[in-house]
Amino acid sequence: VFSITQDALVRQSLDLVNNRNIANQIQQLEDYGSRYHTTNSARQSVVDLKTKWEGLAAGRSDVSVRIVNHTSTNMPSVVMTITGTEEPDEFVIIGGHIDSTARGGNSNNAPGADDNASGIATITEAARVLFTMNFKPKRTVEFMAFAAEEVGLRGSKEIAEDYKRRNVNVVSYMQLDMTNYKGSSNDVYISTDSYNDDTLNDFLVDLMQYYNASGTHKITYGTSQCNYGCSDHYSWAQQGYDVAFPFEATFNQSNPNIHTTRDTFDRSPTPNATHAAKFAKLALEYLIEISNGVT
Ligand SMILES: N[C@H](Cc1ccc(I)cc1)C(=O)NO
Ligand SMILES: [Zn+2]
Ligand SMILES: [Zn+2]
Repeated sequence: VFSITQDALVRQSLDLVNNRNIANQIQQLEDYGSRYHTTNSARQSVVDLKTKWEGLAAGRSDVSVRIVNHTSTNMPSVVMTITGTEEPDEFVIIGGHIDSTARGGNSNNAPGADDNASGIATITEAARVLFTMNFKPKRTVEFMAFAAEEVGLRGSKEIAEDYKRRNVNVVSYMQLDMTNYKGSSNDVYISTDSYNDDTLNDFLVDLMQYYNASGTHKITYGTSQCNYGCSDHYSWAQQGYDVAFPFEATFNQSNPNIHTTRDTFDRSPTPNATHAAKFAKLALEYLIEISNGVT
């Protein structure tokens, strides 16, 4: 069962989150013009993210970054692994999709700022903070940026199936897909669809009550349901792993611009990615507590 044991490290990490980094990366990803899975710019965005993640991990011999090629799409995914010091065969994973789409098959104008540059920028900032702290997890931690989510969760489906086939012990999986559009009264909405794990969801609530009840790092929360396999965490749930999906708003108040040419950073009501920064903090609490709270 999950417990809160890493106060000092978590509180240090929360102070290091910088929303400006997230904002800059959302804009960078939007600037590819399209990350639709059939485009060269989508492939380029994945290769560039690998380079960026390698730069963050510079000097860390316990870190590796790999491109994962797929059969169901020409777009690759990218995975960064921080090998655990004590339980390296136990994996704590966080991910999101890096592809974008725009209705009407406008595959050359799919900015995808909120869906899902925001999620990729959020997990990248969490990684940057961990490396700044020289954090060395007891369990293995992985960051994943998936291809082709918008056309049927294809990248995450292939990777989750491979992990199951290899009997990888995934302790938990967290999805970040759309983190920067504050459409509802609370900040974070925990998805309570049946395929999400209640114990993991309860732990996320415990984390926010313990670390984010008030002050600079305050995060308010609610629950929401998408009522279908609405993002990559579903691929992991289908393999029997425990998953959670903290989301930007309630289903009917989420970003109305997604899947259109209007999904741009300048249309976000939260300038400077202050909404996404809250998800980076929750991500750090999740990663540090579960990867280091080994009993
Ligand atoms: N369907 C998802 C967006 C999405 C996810 C969850 C909820 I609640 C509402 C909307 C998507 O487009 N992912 O790329
Ligand atoms: Zn989408
Ligand atoms: Zn998405």
